[in-house]
Amino acid sequence: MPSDKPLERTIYVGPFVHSKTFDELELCEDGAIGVDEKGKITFVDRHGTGVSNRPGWESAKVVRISGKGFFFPGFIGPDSHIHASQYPNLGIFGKSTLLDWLQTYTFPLEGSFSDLEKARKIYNRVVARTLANGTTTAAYYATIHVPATNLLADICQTRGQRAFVGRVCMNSTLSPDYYRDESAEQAIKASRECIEHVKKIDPANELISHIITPRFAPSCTKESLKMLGDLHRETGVPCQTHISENKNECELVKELYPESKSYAGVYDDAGLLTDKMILAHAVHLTQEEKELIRDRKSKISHCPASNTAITSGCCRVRELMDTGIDVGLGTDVSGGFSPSILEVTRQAIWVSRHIAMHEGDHVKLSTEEALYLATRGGAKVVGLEDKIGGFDVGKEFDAQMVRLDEVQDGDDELDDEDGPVDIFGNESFENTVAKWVYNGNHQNTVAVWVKGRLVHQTKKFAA
Ligand SMILES: O=c1[nH]c(=O)c2nc[nH]c2[nH]1
Ligand SMILES: [Zn+2]
Repeated sequence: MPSDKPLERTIYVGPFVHSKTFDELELCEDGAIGVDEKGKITFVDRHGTGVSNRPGWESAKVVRISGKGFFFPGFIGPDSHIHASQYPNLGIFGKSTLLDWLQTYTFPLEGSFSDLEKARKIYNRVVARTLANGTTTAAYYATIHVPATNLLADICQTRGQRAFVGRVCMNSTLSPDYYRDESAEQAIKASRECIEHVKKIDPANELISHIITPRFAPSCTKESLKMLGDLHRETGVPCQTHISENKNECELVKELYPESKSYAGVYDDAGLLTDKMILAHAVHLTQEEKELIRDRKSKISHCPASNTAITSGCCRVRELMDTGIDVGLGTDVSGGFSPSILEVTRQAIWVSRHIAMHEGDHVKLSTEEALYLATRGGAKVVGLEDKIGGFDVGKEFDAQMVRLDEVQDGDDELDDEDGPVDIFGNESFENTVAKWVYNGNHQNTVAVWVKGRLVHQTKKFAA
C-alpha cells in the first residue's frame, strides 16, 4: 500500500523515454525530471546537470536509475478497457466467441460478486496486478452490484491507482435471471448510488471517477440506453460501452434496434455518443459509423488480445486514426488473456502486421506508434490528456521505472531474480527500448508512481 506521508520535492534522475508525437519517441539518456509536493512535473532537464543547484531544489530527494533502465510514463490503460470482475477467468475462454463466451464464462462469474468478500479478494488482486504491470490509469467495468462496485472504487483509491469505475447496466433478457437489472429505472438508481459514492470519496475526481456503463446495446433495452444517455447529459459523468466486436453481435443489434441507422447510431440515438464516451473494440464499423464517431468526438479502446482470443476480428487501427478518431489500448480482461498493457502493445503491433500481410505495409503499427497508443493516446481516450501521458512540465507524474538486467561476464546461469530481457551492453538506447517492448514484463517494472506517489515497488527498486 502506498504511504500516507506527504510528498517531498523529488528529482527523478536518469534516462527517460516518452512519446513526442504519434510516431516519434523522445529518448533522453541523461534526464532529470523535477516533481513538486503535489506530484506535478515542474521541470524536465535533458542534460541531467544542475540537479542539485537549481534554486529551491537543493535539498530535494533524488531517485536515480541504477543499472540499465529508464523512466517511462505509466500505461493508461489506459488501460482504457478492463473488466476487473473477470480477472479470475484470465486465459479461460476455450473455443468460445463473444455471445456464448458471455453466457458460459462471464455472467456466472460476474453474478457471484454479490459476495462482497469474494469481490474484495479479486478487486484487491486485480488492482495490485495492473499497478505491478505499470498501469497507472484504468477504466474498469465492475458488475451490476452497487456494494462491490463501490468497493472497487475504494480499493483503487487506497492503492493509489487512477481509475474510472463503472457499475455495469444490463436489463435486457439477453442476460440470465440471476444476473440482470430488474428494470431501466433500477439501473439508473443503482448508477446514481455509485456516482454519489465517488463524489463522497473523491469529490474533485483527483484519482477516481465514476463512468456510466451500459454493457452493450444487446444487454440493454432502448428505454434504458435513453435513460443512461439522459443521466450522462445531466451529470457530465463519462461513459463506456462495447461496439461492433463480433459479427453475430452486429446482426443481433440490427434485429433489436431496426429503427437505428447503425450500431453506432443506436448509441447516438440514445444521446450516448459524445466526447466522453469510450467505445471498446470497434472491429466491424462501417466508414459511415467511423465518421459519426469522429464527428461526435467519441473515443475507441482497441483490444487486440481479446479480439484474437475470442476470434472477434482484426480492428483496423490505422483507418480509425486516419479518420481522425482518438484511440487507446485496452486489455479487455478477461476476453483478453493478459492484464499487461505492454503485452497488449505487442498484440496491437502483431494484429496490424497480420492485416499488413494482406493489405500492405501502410497499415503496420510501428513500435513508436503502439507506445503512443499505450500512453498519450490512452490519456486522450479517458479525457486526461492535459494531466497525464508524458513527461511534460505541468503534467502529473504518473510513471514507471523500467530496469533491464545486464548480463555479467561469466554469468551464464539464470536465477529466480532474472527478468525476461538480457542486455549485453552493446545495444543502442533505441534497441534497448525495443528489447523491453518485445520481451519485457512486470519484472522489468521495478517501481510505479501515480501523481508523484510511489504505489508499487519491487526488491530491485529498493536494491
Ligand atoms: O469483450 C467483451 N467483454 C464483455 O464482458 C462484454 N460484454 C458485452 N460485450 C463484451 N465484450
Ligand atoms: Zn470488454
